[in-house]
Amino acid sequence: MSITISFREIVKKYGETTVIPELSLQIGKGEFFTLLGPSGCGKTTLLRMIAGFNSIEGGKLEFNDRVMNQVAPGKRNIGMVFQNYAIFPHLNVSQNVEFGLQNRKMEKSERIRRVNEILKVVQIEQYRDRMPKNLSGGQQQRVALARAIVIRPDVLLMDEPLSNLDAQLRVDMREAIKEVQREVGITTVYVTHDQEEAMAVSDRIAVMKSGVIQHVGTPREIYQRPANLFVATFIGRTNIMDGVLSADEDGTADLRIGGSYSERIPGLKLDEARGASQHVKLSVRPEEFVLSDDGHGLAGRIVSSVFLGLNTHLNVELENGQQVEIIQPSAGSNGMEPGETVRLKVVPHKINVYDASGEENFTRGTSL
Ligand SMILES: Nc1ncnc2c1ncn2[C@@H]1O[C@H](COP(=O)(O)OP(=O)(O)OP(=O)(O)O)[C@@H](O)[C@H]1O
Repeated sequence: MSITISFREIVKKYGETTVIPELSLQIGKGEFFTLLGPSGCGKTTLLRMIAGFNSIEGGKLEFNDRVMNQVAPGKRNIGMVFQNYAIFPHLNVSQNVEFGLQNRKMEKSERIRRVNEILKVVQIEQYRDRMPKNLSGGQQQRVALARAIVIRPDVLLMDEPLSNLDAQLRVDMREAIKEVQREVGITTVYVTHDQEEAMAVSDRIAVMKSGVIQHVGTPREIYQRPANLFVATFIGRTNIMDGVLSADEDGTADLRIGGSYSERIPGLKLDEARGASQHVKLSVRPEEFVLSDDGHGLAGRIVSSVFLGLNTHLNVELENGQQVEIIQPSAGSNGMEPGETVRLKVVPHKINVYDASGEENFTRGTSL
């Protein structure tokens, strides 16, 4: 059975140091939910709280409506997969997978049925009699995954499960993990510091910094409307620029970038408090610039141009000396050579506009 997980004003302290201050979060039934953030932000700490390996110093952790704070790890019905596969070297593949069922007083025939079923799901049936030392890293990780889900856990926890694998295998395995999770439908909490991996596998992602959740959303929401500048720069590549925001006669936001270029931001209305012109920070993704041919836009000079097949990556120096990174479809950027001057525009509805501190996204909620 799949469950919801709720953190209600959860606090984690190590001695006098608070590493998670009053965090609230709901993870839905059957959801693939990822905790993402830089090293030391508290991802593993939260995961260990779900598993019951960490004490909780304040607030409540609930599985459905049941408070779990004091429930022993062995009584939580959790499956876990970690970075070091932790499979038994002296047991073959099917024995490894069966191991978790042996403590569960289950008939041998039922155990074999379940093991066979799971080996099929993770696609390692053909290796059932092999010893772990004769398996590749990816195959070993499939065994670990099979062992975690064969017990039919309520929750599947994974902490950087792919970080020991080489780059291509990571990509293959993340697809496999996503498929298996979809098939078995277990509420899954996944920890990684790799934003691309998080985007590839997750239904929703929580981006964390210093024990505080910065943004919870789908991969698309987090990429397209990051809650603050930290999230904008942590997820994907972006250019941070200065701008001045003011209101038109009808209250629509007018954004000035550089001396003579401005755009109206559709859907962004400024109330009186915000209407006076103010300095803002902008996040513009490399693919959100448009090379303009009408003589308007930000003036710049191409510093470098790298043809990468489908796309061409340009570095352009603006008049104020800032260099911005631009990605254009190669088909439209023939002849863009270093030294050439260009005019750049931004796509007004795609740009993200933040207050000067970078904490508040004025464009959040406007349509894309
Ligand atoms: N047993 C402990 N005693 C004291 N402080 C700890 C302990 N475990 C973790 N911390 C601190 O808690 C904070 C969060 O650590 P945590 O391991 O959860 O981070 P993380 O986001 O998982 O990092 P990483 O990606 O490096 O694994 C860090 O500042 C860490 O130093």
